Amino acid sequence: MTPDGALTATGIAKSFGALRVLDSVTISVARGEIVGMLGPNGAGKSTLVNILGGYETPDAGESALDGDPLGGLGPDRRARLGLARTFQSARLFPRLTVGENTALGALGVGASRREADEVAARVLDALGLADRADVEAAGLPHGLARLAGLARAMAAQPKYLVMDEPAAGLNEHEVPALLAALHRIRDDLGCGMLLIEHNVSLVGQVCDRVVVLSSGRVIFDGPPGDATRHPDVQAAYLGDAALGVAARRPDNIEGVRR
Ligand SMILES: Nc1ncnc2c1ncn2[C@@H]1O[C@H](COP(=O)(O)OP(=O)(O)OP(=O)(O)O)[C@@H](O)[C@H]1O
Repeated sequence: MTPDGALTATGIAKSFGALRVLDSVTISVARGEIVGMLGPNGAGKSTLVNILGGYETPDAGESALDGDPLGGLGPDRRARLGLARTFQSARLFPRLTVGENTALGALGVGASRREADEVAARVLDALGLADRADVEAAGLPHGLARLAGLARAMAAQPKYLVMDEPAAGLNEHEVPALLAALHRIRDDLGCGMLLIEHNVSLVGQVCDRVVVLSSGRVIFDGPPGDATRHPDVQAAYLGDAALGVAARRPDNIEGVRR
């Protein structure tokens, strides 16, 4: 897969009142690349992803998709340009079937009903969910609901997919299915992916590159294997541990100590 474009955020700054949450952050995700975003709690990860998705407006800086500026565009316009977003909860319509929820992803970017049904069938097949197509979303176990949320995002056939903690709440048996699905999506669509993830070992398994944010700044951008050895990353996570935050997220601190 030849990357022929990139999703970029350049010099992004954002404050909430007196709190400076992002301070001149620059990141990029190439087509076909899976980038993980790590960082202690409160580092600014969700805010950056919300800005990329058009859910928040930056105070300064620019985002662009394959060179097209995204400034001023809301989530729907960005989706039509090829930017899909998943959230920590799957946000499925509980009374619609998995197939109908998936088709909504395609309808949302302008597909006809027939096209949307065709795309949904292909996507569900690719993610191993074809046998659930007629099941009401309300009846899905958590892991399958997450996969169905990914299916809906994939049905929009995005150029870039931005995900907020896709593995949150999954058990050890569900995580491999998610990893396989992410690789499948990348291989099928050739899309770039940016995923916020606290689980360092999962980032190492799925990501080509990792960006670490701390206190609203990029403190590392490089191969996953090097991130946890970087002194700035170790210092950021130890500061987090000192506040007692990492204790709730054992993968954080295990990862940096390895
Ligand atoms: N809408 C808002 N209004 C005020 N403060 C906010 C708002 N959104 C986020 N913040 C604050 O901005 C800081 C960064 O939050 P953000 O959610 O981006 O961090 P994060 O790295 O995603 O953290 P976590 O890993 O805990 O989800 C936090 O101190 C948070 O309380």
